[in-house]
Amino acid sequence: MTKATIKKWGINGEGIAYVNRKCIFIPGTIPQEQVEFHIVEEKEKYGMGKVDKILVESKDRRHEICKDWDTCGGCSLMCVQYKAQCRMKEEIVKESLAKYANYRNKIKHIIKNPDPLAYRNSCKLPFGYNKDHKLCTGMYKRDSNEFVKMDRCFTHAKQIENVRIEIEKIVQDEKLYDKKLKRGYRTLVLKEFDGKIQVIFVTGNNAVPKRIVDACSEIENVVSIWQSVKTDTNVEIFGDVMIHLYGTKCIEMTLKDYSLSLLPKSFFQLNTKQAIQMYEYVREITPQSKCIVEAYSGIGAISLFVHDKAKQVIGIEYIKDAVENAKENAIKNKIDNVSFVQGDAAEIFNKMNTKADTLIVDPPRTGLKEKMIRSILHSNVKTLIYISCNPSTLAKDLKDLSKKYFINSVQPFDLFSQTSHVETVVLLSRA
Ligand SMILES: C[S@@+](CC[C@H](N)C(=O)[O-])C[C@H]1O[C@@H](n2cnc3c(N)ncnc32)[C@H](O)[C@@H]1O
Repeated sequence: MTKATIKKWGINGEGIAYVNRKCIFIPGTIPQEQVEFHIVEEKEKYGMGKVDKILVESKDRRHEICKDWDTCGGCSLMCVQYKAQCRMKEEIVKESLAKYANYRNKIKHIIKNPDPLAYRNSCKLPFGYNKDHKLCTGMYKRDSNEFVKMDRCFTHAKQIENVRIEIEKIVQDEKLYDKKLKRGYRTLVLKEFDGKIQVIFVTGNNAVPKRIVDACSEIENVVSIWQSVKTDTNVEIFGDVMIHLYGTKCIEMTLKDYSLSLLPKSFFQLNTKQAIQMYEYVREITPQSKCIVEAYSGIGAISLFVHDKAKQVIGIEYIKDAVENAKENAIKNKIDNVSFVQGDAAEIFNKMNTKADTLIVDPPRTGLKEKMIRSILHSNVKTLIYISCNPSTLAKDLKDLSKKYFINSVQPFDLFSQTSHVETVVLLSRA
């Protein structure tokens, strides 16, 4: 066992200690704490540690909220006071931009989450068996395949938790997915908007019995039920076959002045209130333009928010259902200068890069593809707004973009309270 003082935050919310000048990442620890730990993994340049005892606690530590946070691993900052979580996120963005993009100017203070608990509008939980061999939802222990039943999640919206617990009662005698038989229940996905819930059972080749659909449809606030048949092992949450079982196909949401629809496979930000704040901010910093392209546009929310900032707005998204939603959302909101194209953002933007004077990108965690960066560098885009949920890939992409673009402002948003994730909006101009 080794004793050390935690010096700073790591990018995934672990504390960092230095032993013989080697950086050791120790999850569940906070800067300034003195800890006893042992090494679980040793690499040439760094190590991973497991804390055995906190000898001196940080004043930023808290204990009272979730008893399962350490087992679950979903909320690595649940043990940290909310104010300190926000400071940590600001620090992470600042450090990433300094380290990879050589950007050392001020970043703006993070826009805090008004509801740091009960904010998640969706959940994707594996099914498993509880101690009495009844089907239930839960999680896998951090870094393991061991299933643990979930009693209560403090970050899920209240309606999600209510519906999840009711569904557990209804399906308790059903069978868990069996890889050989390719039958049974795999995952429960719930989405909540405006208090209404969409339920999606991810299963093998078995049907979801009518009595189960009927009972679920009776649960208060459930407006839509789907089944997704998935028998492969890829990382996608849903299989190719989607069966609509009850209620409306889409779930509806109101985002400020807009009404939007969402099919199960379409992406939407998991914190609705903060998404609205972020979209309003993006609108605020978007200049009046001839043509705005929004790459990675999902169901088109940002395109709708900025529609009056340009003659023409074009969204690019590769999920077919999301593009279908985006097109309908534009029609439903009577916005006729916005259109959506289905396909790979890099491929499509490459063909239209001379048209856009403003580009908004909101890529997945992996960041922009090389082809997309090349295409941006060869474009006529004067203003680039980069929305990112991963400070590392953001900073690396900004370094590549710095050949032609300089950073005007960096605004972090807390969309994922209790976790180390942080959303950042960067405004860039062509040099
Ligand atoms: C972080 S989400 C942003 C969605 C949207 N801007 C919003 O705020 O709801 C990223 C989106 O990019 C889409 N996507 C991922 N890779 C893509 C690609 N290569 N080309 C186009 N869209 C892609 C995903 O399906 C997802 O809808």
